[in-house]
Amino acid sequence: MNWDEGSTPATHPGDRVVSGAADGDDQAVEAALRPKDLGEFVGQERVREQLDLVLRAARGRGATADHVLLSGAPGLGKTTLSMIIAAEMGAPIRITSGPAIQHAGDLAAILSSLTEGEVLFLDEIHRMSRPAEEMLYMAMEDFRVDVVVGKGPGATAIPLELPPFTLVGATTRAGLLPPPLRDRFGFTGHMEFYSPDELQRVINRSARLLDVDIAADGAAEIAGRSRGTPRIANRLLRRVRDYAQVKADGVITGQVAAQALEVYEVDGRGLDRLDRAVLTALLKLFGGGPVGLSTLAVAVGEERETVEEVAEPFLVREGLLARTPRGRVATPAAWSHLGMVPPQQVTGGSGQRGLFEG
Ligand SMILES: Nc1ncnc2c1ncn2[C@@H]1O[C@H](COP(=O)(O)OP(=O)(O)OP(=O)(O)O)[C@@H](O)[C@H]1O
Repeated sequence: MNWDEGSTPATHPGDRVVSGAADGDDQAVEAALRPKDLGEFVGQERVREQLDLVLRAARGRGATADHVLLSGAPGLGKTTLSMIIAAEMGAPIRITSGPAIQHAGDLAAILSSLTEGEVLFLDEIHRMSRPAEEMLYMAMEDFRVDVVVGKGPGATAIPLELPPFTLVGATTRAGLLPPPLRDRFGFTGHMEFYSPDELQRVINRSARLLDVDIAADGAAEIAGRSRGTPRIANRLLRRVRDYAQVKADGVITGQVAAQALEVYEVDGRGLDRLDRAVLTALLKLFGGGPVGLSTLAVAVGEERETVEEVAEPFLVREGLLARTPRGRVATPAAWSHLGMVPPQQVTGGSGQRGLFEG
């Protein structure tokens, strides 16, 4: 995630119960809920199957596994999978992230302290500095780095041999990686959003581990509102558990889950207050659009970036909003989701359309 870059949105995604990004509360519980091996890891069949082959083959040869690149939205299980890779290889794991490596020296220090076969998990690999990235090329390919000592004309590069290691890189956007870096990964797994059935399995598994009593319709209700993301599913489960404990008899039924998530303003499709505010403004104030992003942002009292980066991706993915060259447009599904009827289309003239572009 790159929320610490550029302007700070008024609504920080970490504040939202439906954000894919981890908050402090998540981190404490997530360790306990992480699947420990590939068998326990729900969904992502293709990535799991391919990775299983890569790891088995490496184990069979007694070799270190190839470097692995995992791409996908926050909260889909990239960190979890990297830990599973280490566990399946019987290797230790070192965890760091692109933003933490600003100088090539930072990376050299980490690489030179790796032990043979160790897994290095580099989260947000697309945010590494350029010099560090270039050092990584050589480390990945030749298990060697050149450490530069001194400055100016007297500087000398001292080659340093590294033990074979497995780099697991994670990125939310594989397209942002320079091709020379992408090409050095032996295996690339693209993590998809989870189906409601898969999320239901994640929720049931977490409920068991947290000792929470949950009915099948309770798990289904939470799954349907979890935006295809296990981290959100686990977070909603915890919020619903609180509600069930305080307002009901502790058992999460479909009805209890629906009531609880209404309190947290997460609707039946997983939209929260911000998502609905954007859609409502688009429909009520601008007749469904097209309307410019800046105008829409002012109408909901949020920063442009917040609307564009926090609310819109999910609305677009859900087929509720379209980004067009003329501005943002609501789809028929948006009208029906908010229980509203679109105005009569104006035919034969410019009508209302385009009035609000900005
Ligand atoms: N396939 C899965 N099966 C069961 N639980 C999962 C699965 N994927 C993720 N989870 C749960 O979701 C939580 C978030 O997963 P994880 O931290 O691995 O996501 P991530 O993709 O690395 O996110 P980020 O990019 O924000 O670091 C974990 O606690 C884990 O328990």
